[in-house]
Amino acid sequence: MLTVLDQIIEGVRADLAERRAALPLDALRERTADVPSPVDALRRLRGEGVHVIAEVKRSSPSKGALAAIADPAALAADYAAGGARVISVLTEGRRFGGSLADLDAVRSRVDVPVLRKDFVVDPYQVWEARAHGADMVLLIVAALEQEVLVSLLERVESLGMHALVEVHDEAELHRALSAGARILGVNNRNLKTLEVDRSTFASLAPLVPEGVLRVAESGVRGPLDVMAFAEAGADAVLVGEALVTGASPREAVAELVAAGSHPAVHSDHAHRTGGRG
Ligand SMILES: O=C(O)c1ccccc1NCC(=O)[C@H](O)[C@H](O)COP(=O)(O)O
Repeated sequence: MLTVLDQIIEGVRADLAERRAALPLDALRERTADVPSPVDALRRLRGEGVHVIAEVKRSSPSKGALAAIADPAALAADYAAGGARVISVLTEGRRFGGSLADLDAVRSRVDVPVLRKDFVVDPYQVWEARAHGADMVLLIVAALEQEVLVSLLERVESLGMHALVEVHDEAELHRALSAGARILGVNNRNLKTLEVDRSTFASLAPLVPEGVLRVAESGVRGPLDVMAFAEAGADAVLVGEALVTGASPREAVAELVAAGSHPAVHSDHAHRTGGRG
């Protein structure tokens, strides 16, 4: 039986084939020549406290429709004004209602690093991310054979971008580290069952070596969750639903940023991370 992740990837591959037929790889690669160089997202995610990666997310397999988001650029600008360090843009269309046009719109409005959040299974999608101005690309270990993960990570970095390499269990964590991940995302959501277990991050964070950034993804409801993930060793949190469903995305981000820079987080974080900032 196909898992939710398998079903998503089936659709991604079909849509990818259509885009590649319309724009062959050689033509796509030429377009990257006119795109400004990436911002160093890794450097922006280091430093004191816990940073916020704010996501443009219209819908999802687990919750269905979340928010219309008629103007993703305006939402991203609100996120950045609230203190988000990175903007994550879901570009998968069938289940998340995203698109590369969303990535273009966000890129045109904000100066902070932009993450292409999709189900990347082919180098063509990495070239797409660069051609549309992304600074970071998500690589989901559960969706990739090891040699493909290694190859895609090399391609992301060869184009000057950084990869958020996402895991959900210890075996995937070791695969990510073996591939050379420098920004490690632990998704508290099981992408195959859609269950969210917020203890997932705390169980895996101690296994991440010094020098590799730790991102807690999914399940952040508010400031208390940010402080809990900070206590568990997070350098950043990635948040979608709680921000797009709130009355004021800018204020919601600012609340999470404040929690991540709380003095208790500051001192404890610096102590635990050996001032990795
Ligand atoms: O969000 C889902 O339902 C989902 C289902 C299957 C694969 C991926 C999915 N989400 C992608 C994400 O990882 C989240 O959008 C991101 O971590 C933010 O999570 P949240 O703050 O819980 O919206």
